[in-house]
Amino acid sequence: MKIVVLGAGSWGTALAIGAASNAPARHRVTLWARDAAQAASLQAQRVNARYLPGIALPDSLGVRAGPVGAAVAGQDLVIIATPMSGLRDLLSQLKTCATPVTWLCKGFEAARAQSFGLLAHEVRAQVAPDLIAGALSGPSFAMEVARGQPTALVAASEHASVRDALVEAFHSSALRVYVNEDVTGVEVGGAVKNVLAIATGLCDGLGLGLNARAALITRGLAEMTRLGVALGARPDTFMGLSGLGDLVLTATGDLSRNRRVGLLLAQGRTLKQAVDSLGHVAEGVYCARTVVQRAALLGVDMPIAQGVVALLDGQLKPDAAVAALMGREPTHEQL
Ligand SMILES: NC(=O)c1ccc[n+]([C@@H]2O[C@H](COP(=O)([O-])OP(=O)(O)OC[C@H]3O[C@@H](n4cnc5c(N)ncnc54)[C@H](O)[C@@H]3O)[C@@H](O)[C@H]2O)c1
Ligand SMILES: O=P(O)(O)OC[C@H](O)CO
Repeated sequence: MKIVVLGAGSWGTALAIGAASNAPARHRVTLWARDAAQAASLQAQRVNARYLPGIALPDSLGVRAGPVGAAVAGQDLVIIATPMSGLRDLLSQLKTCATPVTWLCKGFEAARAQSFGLLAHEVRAQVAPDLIAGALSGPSFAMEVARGQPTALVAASEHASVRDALVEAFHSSALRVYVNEDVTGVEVGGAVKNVLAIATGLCDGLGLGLNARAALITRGLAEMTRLGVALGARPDTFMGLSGLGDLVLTATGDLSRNRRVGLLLAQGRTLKQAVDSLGHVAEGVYCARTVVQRAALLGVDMPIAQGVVALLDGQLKPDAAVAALMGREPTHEQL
């Protein structure tokens, strides 16, 4: 296959490396960067020093910049590898594209005038309704994928052609790709786990213990499921890779940028200090408020996500947020 990956951050670069080098397929892959200087540096050094240090780009991996239209021409699959903040712009440039398109971003878009924050497929419905598209998600740290360590992903789309293209593109000796038609469920899992990982990072940074972390993950899964079902998702999706799987990975794995934000806040850093020190996107910081707003509009209770928002907004200190969660009325465990 001919595959173009739009966005040369850590995840786009890792997946481009995987598709170009994993047996058996070894596809013809091009990594597109919006910045011509970054593309030139990738080409010259054959390593993405800022986003994926120490990992060589395979010789067969092409690198380019320039107009998006030229980059996607003649390709069999287009992968959008930007954060949520870049999705709308790229989708609008791709709206007449006949090739299957897939986004990797996990979050809700920031609220815009006259619209609350949207999931990726909702953005697509607004700006590129005719696109044949879907999402690729699941528990996957870029560095592990770039090193060829075994990873399982979920290809989610209502279009069989997109699901099939993603399996053909990425299913390999190192990547196992499952398919799912529940795009809403897969996207809600990928977005909400980032918010919950901030909470578990904070919990661990404060030394609250393993019992507390297990409770946060389990009750966080309940919150995620409630919101997803209210948005039309299937409940069983949240027991899969893009739900429970990605929540466990991100909430407990120190490679997670979202978890690191929580750990840094627990050390007394400000949110700005925490975000600046990452140098990479931590989507949970940007979508936590939207998660809570959309839950409120639907009458869905999300106390952990609300606590994260109160912390990020500086309305609560960590100990007060913990006290607020522990002080809630006793309730039934059912979702
Ligand atoms: N890194 C991971 O392990 C990982 C794994 C799975 C999913 N994701 C998700 O993938 C998305 C991208 O994450 P990342 O880790 O690659 O981020 P990153 O911070 O490492 O890199 C983001 C890249 O996108 C580029 N970019 C930003 N806005 C753009 C725009 N408008 N047009 C073109 N390029 C733009 C940046 O220049 C940068 O190269 C996020 O939503 C993240 O949640 C990341
Ligand atoms: O580093 P994070 O927190 O953005 O998480 C990366 C991936 O989404 C894990 O699946």
